[in-house]
Amino acid sequence: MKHVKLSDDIYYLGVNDRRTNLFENAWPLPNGVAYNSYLIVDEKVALIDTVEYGHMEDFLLKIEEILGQTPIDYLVVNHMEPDHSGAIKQIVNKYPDIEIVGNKKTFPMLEGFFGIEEGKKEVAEGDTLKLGKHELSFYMAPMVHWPETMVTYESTTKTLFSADAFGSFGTLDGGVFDDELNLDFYHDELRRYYSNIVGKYGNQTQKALAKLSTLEIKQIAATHGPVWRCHINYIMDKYQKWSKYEAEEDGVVIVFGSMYGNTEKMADHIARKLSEEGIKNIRIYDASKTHASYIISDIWKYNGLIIGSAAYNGGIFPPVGSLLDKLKNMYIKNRHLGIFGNSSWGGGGHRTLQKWAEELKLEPLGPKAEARCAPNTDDLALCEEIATEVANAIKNQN
Ligand SMILES: Cc1cc2nc3c(=O)[nH]c(=O)nc-3n(C[C@H](O)[C@H](O)[C@H](O)COP(=O)(O)O)c2cc1C
Repeated sequence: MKHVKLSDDIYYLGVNDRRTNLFENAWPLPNGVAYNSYLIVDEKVALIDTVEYGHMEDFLLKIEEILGQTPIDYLVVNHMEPDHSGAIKQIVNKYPDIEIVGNKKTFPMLEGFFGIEEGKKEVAEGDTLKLGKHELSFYMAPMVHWPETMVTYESTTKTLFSADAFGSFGTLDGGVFDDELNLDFYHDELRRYYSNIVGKYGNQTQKALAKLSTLEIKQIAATHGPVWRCHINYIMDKYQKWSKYEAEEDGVVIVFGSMYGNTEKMADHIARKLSEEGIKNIRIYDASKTHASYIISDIWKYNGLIIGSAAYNGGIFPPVGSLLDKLKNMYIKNRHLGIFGNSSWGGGGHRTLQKWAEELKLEPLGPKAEARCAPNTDDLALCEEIATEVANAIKNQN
């Protein structure tokens, strides 16, 4: 097996997972995912994070191929989520003298998940650890993506081991570095990863980015996806934008929830009017059909959002309700919003949408459009007004 290196002494130790269907048992993985770990071989040997439990055998074998009988001195735990901490126990069993480097929030989780209480080396903001010619320093990045998350900077090669930050869904099929891969494949998966996994923590991501801006970074080695060395500005810019809830492009995501097609008709009507108004990026999603992670990723991409739902048992159609809950949990903002609904008696869909928008301090544009049963010409005219107002808001923004 060839070993991939980030520098003379830093090895890439990632594994590809093409088998798991759902990341965190929640997010589809049609393109798989990579769990990345790294090994620094110096006077002292340091392992940065591990991999998911199911891939441990391969992982341990790779380490043995590189180190032979040389022990590992330090295991740096940037993030305790089990897709990265899954092999800690086996590493500790194999290298009993290893010191586990973490911060004060790491160790209760280490004990909680694995019952490990010994061999801890606690570090705090800015602390350093000399390995020989390589020196590591540690920076806390709470909630990017768990409270104990930290990042580790290696000063000789100026490599940032960034935990989940800058990570992506998608396996690494041959290429490992950004310049070895066709990044077109990763654009959407990077955004889908950020928006769904880290998206709720925009403020905390902003704080972490401010901290990182003081470091000279030549490589970013995340725990998922490509290692960044040629497109660092690209990925930093994306993270700046996404964590500020700024859209990437003009465009409108229309999401609808419909049992019998009447609400869908309203969605199509809105889309046509948007197109007549000159909006080119229009994506219509049926909330019952497309997994929310793809819809959310596109909501992060475009600056217009129009949501419509049929009424259902006094409330909103459940697949739309589930999406609204997720977006609320992520504090979605900075979108030109339109809402519409459909009902046959006391309503519920439109009402829920209105309340949701109020709670998020998003102001729906245009008139109230809530059809009774099949939308009539008046209902469709109201839908057109919503489309025009959203389109104008987008055009006026530029
Ligand atoms: C299970 C079920 C529950 C419903 N609950 C309500 C309701 O609480 N209030 C209401 O006004 N209409 C309710 N409706 C009616 C639909 O919202 C209404 O017929 C609407 O036009 C359906 O739009 P669609 O064709 O897009 O599915 C319900 C329909 C179904 C099938």
